[in-house]
Amino acid sequence: MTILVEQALAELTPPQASASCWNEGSLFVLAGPGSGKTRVLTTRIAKLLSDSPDKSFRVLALTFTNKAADEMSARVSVLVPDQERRALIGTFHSFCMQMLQQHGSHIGIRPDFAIYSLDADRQELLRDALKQAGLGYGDIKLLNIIDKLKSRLISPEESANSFRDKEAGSRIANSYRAYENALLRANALDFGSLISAAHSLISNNPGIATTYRRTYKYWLFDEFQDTNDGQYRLIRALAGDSFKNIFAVADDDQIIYQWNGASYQQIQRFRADFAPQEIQLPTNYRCPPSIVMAANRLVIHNSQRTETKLPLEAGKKNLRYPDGTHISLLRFSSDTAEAAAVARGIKSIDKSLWSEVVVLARTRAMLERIQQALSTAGVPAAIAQRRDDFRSPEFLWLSAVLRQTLRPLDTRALEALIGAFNRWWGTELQVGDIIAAAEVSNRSYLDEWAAAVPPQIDAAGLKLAELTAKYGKEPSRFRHFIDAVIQDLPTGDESLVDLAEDRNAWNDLNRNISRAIGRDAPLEQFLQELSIRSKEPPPVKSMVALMTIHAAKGKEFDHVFLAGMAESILPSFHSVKLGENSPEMEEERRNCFVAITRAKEWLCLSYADTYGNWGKMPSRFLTEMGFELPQTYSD
Ligand SMILES: Nc1ncnc2c1ncn2[C@@H]1O[C@H](COP(=O)(O)OP(=O)(O)OP(=O)(O)O)[C@@H](O)[C@H]1O
Repeated sequence: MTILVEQALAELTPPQASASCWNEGSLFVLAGPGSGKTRVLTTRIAKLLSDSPDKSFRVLALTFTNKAADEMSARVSVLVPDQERRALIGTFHSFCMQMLQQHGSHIGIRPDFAIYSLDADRQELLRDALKQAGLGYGDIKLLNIIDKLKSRLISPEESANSFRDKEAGSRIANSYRAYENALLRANALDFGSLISAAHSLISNNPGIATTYRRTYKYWLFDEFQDTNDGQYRLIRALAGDSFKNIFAVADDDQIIYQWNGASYQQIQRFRADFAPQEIQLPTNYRCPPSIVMAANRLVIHNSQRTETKLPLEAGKKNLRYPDGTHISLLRFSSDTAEAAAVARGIKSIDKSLWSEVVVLARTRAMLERIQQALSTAGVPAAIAQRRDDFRSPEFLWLSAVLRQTLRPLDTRALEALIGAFNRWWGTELQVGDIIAAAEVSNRSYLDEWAAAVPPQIDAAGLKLAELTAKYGKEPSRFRHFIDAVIQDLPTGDESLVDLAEDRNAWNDLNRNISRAIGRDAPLEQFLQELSIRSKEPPPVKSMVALMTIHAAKGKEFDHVFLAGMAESILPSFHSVKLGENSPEMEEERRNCFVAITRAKEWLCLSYADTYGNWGKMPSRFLTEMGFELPQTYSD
């Protein structure tokens, strides 16, 4: 073992260390919030690799967000710099993407497949597919239904039987089939089909699963509670009947993706299928004791959890604030008063600490109201949210040109390219004209577009057209093209907010993609990685973050404001309607549990008597956590 790994192990507590030193066989680590799951996982990966420097086996570690995977990989590369290449650390989707790049041809998927990550593109594909198949397009929710079916690995052929209404079932099955055929014709996959295609590949080619088991001797899963049915069945199919070296870390009190198929059942299935040993990590090193106590009181009201689960223990030392001051509960007369007070509260915190402050709420609408109040108070704040695409015409154009370079006949990429360029340079080029001209001249769409850029536009715009014509025929030199474009983009103009954000996002993406696939990877792989990653810029210092609870999962902040602690908000209207004993109410309770356990130093809970002029009762979770409700307003 190297000194760095020894040091990392020495920093762990005995239960954390015994999880990290786990060797063969399956282990289930049931760990509460702030219990050091990330440290345990990264130390275990590093230890497995550093203990076997002359071995060739690899380690597979999957988590749910690219950000978490990037952080884990960065940490592993510090601990075992010369062994890092033996670890595949990624998301379920990136792992399946790599599997399909290598073996997809067995099921008719070429390795340069496109990934449709934008709903707008998928809707368009669906609409075209239905038109071609002579099917009507009436149901706006059709894509959602298809996604749900795919997440349960239900094929178009099997799907009709999933509906009680036979006529609706057969209509949906036909539409689903048309959509899948259209994806196949375009050699494209959407997020759902990354998992379902990987599952079908493994199921139909058991030899591939055997190769994976031989190559990847140890598998680790972070946030295992978030796996849905399809993902679990993929793991099951990959493991076969004999593979047991699975190390799953989970918290059944942090399942907040029930709507996406995550469920306590997946944990139970894992226990039944792999008979793992279990280790619990109940000590919370993140939150002050009063928050830990509130979290314990809250979550015992749920029944869908491990019966023998130990309550959280407070393990944090060095608290910044004195005992009895770590939680505030405030009541307001209206949502407007609540938003204004949150903004005032944040303004009173030293500016240098704003990047350590977060405002959490159950809904985006509430965050928007508070963002408005913060802006009125002169506090810069941004709502953190996954971005499926860039926002500036510059980066929209760049990524569309890259797609067009790889797929010269892709009309969707051409539309995006022309739309972005027109917006950027004020030109009025038309997609139809370029396609028509290309049909006559036999030149590529890219060449035709570059030739059509009017000579009277700014010299910088013409230079882009020239660069495009030059590099468009050479996908292998795409890195040169990117560098040439980016170095000429304007900098320092504060009015170009989208461009500045996209540039930051691009730098981050470029670094992380290069780390994941190397700088020499071909354009198709670069674009696949780009498609599955969020284009959200990294957080800016001195800015307050606003997040939905879902977006805050896995994160921690010094100061947490949790607004909207009212019935029909948290818990949601839907769960209140379904009642106290519904799974939906349990999920809402877990949402509240996740939210409060993000706080490292201080938690401010608030509610108002009215939201949008509707009277609301204080959230039942406040009483469950043991708080006395304030009799007066803090307006
Ligand atoms: N043994 C330890 N001693 C002191 N601090 C620790 C220890 N282990 C973890 N921590 C700290 O506790 C905090 C939580 O750790 P981490 O982010 O790994 O939690 P987590 O288990 O992934 O939580 P969550 O489920 O909420 O995402 C971090 O600030 C980390 O540095």
